[in-house]
Amino acid sequence: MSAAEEQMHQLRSEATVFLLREEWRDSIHLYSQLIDLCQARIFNTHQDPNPDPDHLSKLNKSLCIAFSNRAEARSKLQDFTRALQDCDGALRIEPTHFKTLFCKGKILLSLNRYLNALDCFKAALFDPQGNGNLDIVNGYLEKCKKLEFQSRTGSFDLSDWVLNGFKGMPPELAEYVGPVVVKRYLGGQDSAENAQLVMWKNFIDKVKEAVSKCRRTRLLINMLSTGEDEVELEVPDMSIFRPDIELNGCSKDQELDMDKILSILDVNSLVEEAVSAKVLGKNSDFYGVGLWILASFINHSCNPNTRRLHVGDYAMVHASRDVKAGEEITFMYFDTLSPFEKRAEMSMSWGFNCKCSRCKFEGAAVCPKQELREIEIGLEKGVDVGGAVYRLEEGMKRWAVRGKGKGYLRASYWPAYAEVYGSDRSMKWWSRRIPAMEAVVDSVVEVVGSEEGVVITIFFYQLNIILKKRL
Ligand SMILES: C[S@@+](CC[C@H](N)C(=O)[O-])C[C@H]1O[C@@H](n2cnc3c(N)ncnc32)[C@H](O)[C@@H]1O
Repeated sequence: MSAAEEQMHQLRSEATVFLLREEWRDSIHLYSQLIDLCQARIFNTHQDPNPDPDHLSKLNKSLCIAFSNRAEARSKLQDFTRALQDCDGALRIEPTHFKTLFCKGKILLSLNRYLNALDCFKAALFDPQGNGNLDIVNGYLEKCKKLEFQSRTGSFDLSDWVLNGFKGMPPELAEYVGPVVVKRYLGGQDSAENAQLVMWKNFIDKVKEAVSKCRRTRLLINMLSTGEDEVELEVPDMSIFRPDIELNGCSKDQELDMDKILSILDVNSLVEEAVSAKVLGKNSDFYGVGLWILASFINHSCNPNTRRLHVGDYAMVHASRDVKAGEEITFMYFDTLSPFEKRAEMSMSWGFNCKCSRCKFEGAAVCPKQELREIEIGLEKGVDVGGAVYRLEEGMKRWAVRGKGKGYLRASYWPAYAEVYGSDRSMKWWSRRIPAMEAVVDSVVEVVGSEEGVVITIFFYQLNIILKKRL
């Protein structure tokens, strides 16, 4: 081996080691030396009146690989312009060089040059080396086609991701420059959303009709809150809701304007959700909206004492825990088995800032927010729920949380408790360190009443015990 060949061999192996170690800068440095050397030797060979074709071909092959590898290293450092120049250097020598075409395709894709990338991936498939990588190249080809279509038409369909609750990675989108048409997608599950809009419109029309036809309805609806200046509103006498009571003497006998009706419906309409429908044995897709005037006077509380159940056209409000004489009747507008911050968000989306006793307690400085937040973050990240429950229980001892306060916090983190009590594995490890389920359930029920989320956990817990005894 000549000295020049020796040097090339040395450079090639060292550069490859750097490339494999992903030490991009060092590998670029050595490949640059190798490229210079190759080019000088090719130049010299061309000066030879009788060049050795084998020798020339070997040199060209080395040069092509060196360009290709330097392109890869440069692309990793996002130096796309020079990486593309290297790709072109390699492809001038070997126009179907698989590795280079693949690398160039990926660079062009990163630069949103979908059609050019598509050409590279298509050409790469013709190289015999591409055979072992067919699936990967085809994957890129499909991606390019999809993105190219989006970039040309501006047509983005996010429905799968949205309907999946924004879970997982967001879909990859193309760069689109141009006007767009936003259309409602009718079909699949989206038609359910459309059906809800139609349902809401029908509902408004019905209320309008009822208000225009019936003076009594008009008077009663007029008493409802629009969400503003509530302190000014009078608390009506219960007797006015009795169907047999004449409302002649009422002073608010005025026409309602549509804007006010819409505000009232916005604040007071109740949605008949799957929970109540399931209780009635209907299928879980059932969904309805309505205005129940008397129930509309009931405020929300995260420490509610009643539950709402829909039976046909009726909304039944029944006690979900003991109610003291004179205690305000409340039910929940949203899920109360969630942490304070989450509930604050839900309350804000309802257009108010919840002032219930539980929110006041949890919003006060008694429980260090940072520590609770850490527990929440841990739970979101999937830490051992038993550990999170244990941390909360120990925290409550340190913060001197007693009585109802314990129920408030346990209700806020109930899903974690439910998971521990529902798992034999967790209970084996944690049962001696956390309170017994019965005590926790009692304190939570005292706060949120017989809430489905709690009842279901108790049911399965008891069922598990019965089944174990039988085995
Ligand atoms: C369906 S109305 C309830 C009855 C209303 N408070 C009234 O006097 O007619 C809903 C409105 O009551 C108020 N509200 C209900 N629960 C609340 C709570 N926990 N904290 C603060 N405001 C509440 C909000 O203004 C909300 O928009």
